[in-house]
Amino acid sequence: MNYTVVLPAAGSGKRMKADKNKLLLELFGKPIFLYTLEVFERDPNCEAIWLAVKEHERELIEEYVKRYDITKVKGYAAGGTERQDSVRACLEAIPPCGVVLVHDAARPFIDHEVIARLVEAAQESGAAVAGVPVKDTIKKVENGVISETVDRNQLWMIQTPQAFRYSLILKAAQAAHNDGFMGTDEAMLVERMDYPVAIIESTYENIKMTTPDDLIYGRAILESRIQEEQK
Ligand SMILES: Nc1ccn([C@@H]2O[C@H](COP(=O)(O)OP(=O)(O)OP(=O)(O)O)[C@@H](O)[C@H]2O)c(=O)n1
Ligand SMILES: C[C@](O)(CO)[C@H](O)COP(=O)(O)O
Repeated sequence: MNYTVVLPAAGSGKRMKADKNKLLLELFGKPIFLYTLEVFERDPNCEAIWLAVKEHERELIEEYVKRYDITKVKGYAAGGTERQDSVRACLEAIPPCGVVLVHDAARPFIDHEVIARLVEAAQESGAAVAGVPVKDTIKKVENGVISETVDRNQLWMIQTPQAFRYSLILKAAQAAHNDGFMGTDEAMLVERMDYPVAIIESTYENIKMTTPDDLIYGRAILESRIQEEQK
């Protein structure tokens, strides 16, 4: 099943504490977001890539897209104040399609096998997200004191990609905007419509490059993949 991918790439990267958009920081000489773009460029089921970018970064990003020969980038939308706004801008810009994936440009280590299972699940049920089971004990804290230990057997760390039937996620994104509802992922916008969202087990390598320590983990992931390829 073919799909279109929307990549929100218009954030400020505050938690990365860098002097520029964290997506432009390089791992082994290549900007983070190019690793993400290359995953979808190399996926035969990906028909089109759309990016939400800050206007003042668009020309630079277009130059990178050209230099790295990312041929599937079909368009750009102006990023918004919040991630949700950036995603909605892309959803409203892309031509109608069957299945659309929303994936953080800040998650460069997603793999094709997870994407394929996600797209298939979204084709069948209309909505599916990637995630991994929680590994740590999770507790609620109130006023600096533990108030509850949560049963982690039912807890997952939700990632992107998040895959949807296009008509469903467009309706959900526009309804949330009209209602002034702000979620932290697209699944929330569908959940609030009482629509079931499937979970697809992803990998723990699919980290979001958020804080400076993630650069360390990212380099280690790339090094392990290079060693694997050399075997
Ligand atoms: N207004 C925004 C905010 C975020 N993003 C994108 O959404 C993804 C996930 O967001 P996050 O990791 O939170 O990025 P930032 O918002 O840049 O990080 P921070 O919260 O540390 O500023 C990133 O690829 C980011 O570029 C976006 O397109 N538009
Ligand atoms: C969408 C997401 O990546 C799922 O885990 C996450 O909610 C994004 O959060 P952020 O604070 O906008 O990075």
